[in-house]
Amino acid sequence: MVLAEMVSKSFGSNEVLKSISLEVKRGEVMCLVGPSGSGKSTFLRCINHLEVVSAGRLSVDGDLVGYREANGKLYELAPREAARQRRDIGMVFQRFNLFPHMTALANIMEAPQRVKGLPKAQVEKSARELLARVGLADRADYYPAHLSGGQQQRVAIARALAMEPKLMLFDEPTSALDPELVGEVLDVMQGLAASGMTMIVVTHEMGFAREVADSLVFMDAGVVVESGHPDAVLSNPQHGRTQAFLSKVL
Ligand SMILES: Nc1ncnc2c1ncn2[C@@H]1O[C@H](COP(=O)(O)OP(=O)(O)OP(=O)(O)O)[C@@H](O)[C@H]1O
Repeated sequence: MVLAEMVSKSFGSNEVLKSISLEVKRGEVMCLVGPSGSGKSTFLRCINHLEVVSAGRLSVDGDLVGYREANGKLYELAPREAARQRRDIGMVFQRFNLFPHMTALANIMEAPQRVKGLPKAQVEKSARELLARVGLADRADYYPAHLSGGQQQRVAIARALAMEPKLMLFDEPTSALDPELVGEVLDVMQGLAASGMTMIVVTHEMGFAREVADSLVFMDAGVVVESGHPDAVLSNPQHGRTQAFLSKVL
């Protein structure tokens, strides 16, 4: 589903991703961990067409991200095509980024109505089902300011799901939450994984990685230092840099 082959990304002379190669198969969950500044968000942003890779090949479900190929050459994707591909990818951020002037229900309905132009009644029915799925059926008419951080993040997940994505990206989805609210968001994510969603999750929640992820990738300074099954990486890290990082978060 997501295939990165020798992907690099530079901002000016700062090479933030250095020849990243990895694969996430359909229905798999990959957790991406590493110190601040190691390039995790940049990698997600490349997948989600928010940045264009500087070198290498990145593809989602067979479509090259950032480029198209013709006559053996690569051409940058037209914005329209990039936008079309982006619709299949849901992204959840650390800060929930809900529209503050809209209710939970309206937040979820906004994109399907605006982008897909579906009839309101149909969109509302699906949005209410999604609210129920994230355990917030009774909060449809609440504005974000009247929801807890955990509830706002669950609405943000429902909002991303409303576009029926093939892939979900999570960038530290629980880092801004009070500790007692982390579990409710991780539970929703675990349910999503169990439903077969392909997910890449940047997180420091190693319990979630161990329980839910199919693979764990440790990145440092733009390089994949170590990757493998979460149990193996967490129980028996092979590299000093991984050991040093894990000793701080475990
Ligand atoms: N648009 C940009 N322009 C210039 N430099 C950038 C840009 N975006 C990211 N960087 C740099 O890329 C490096 C990696 O940042 P990135 O946010 O990807 O790391 P991260 O591992 O997600 O860190 P964190 O856990 O703190 O979010 C940092 O040095 C950052 O300053």
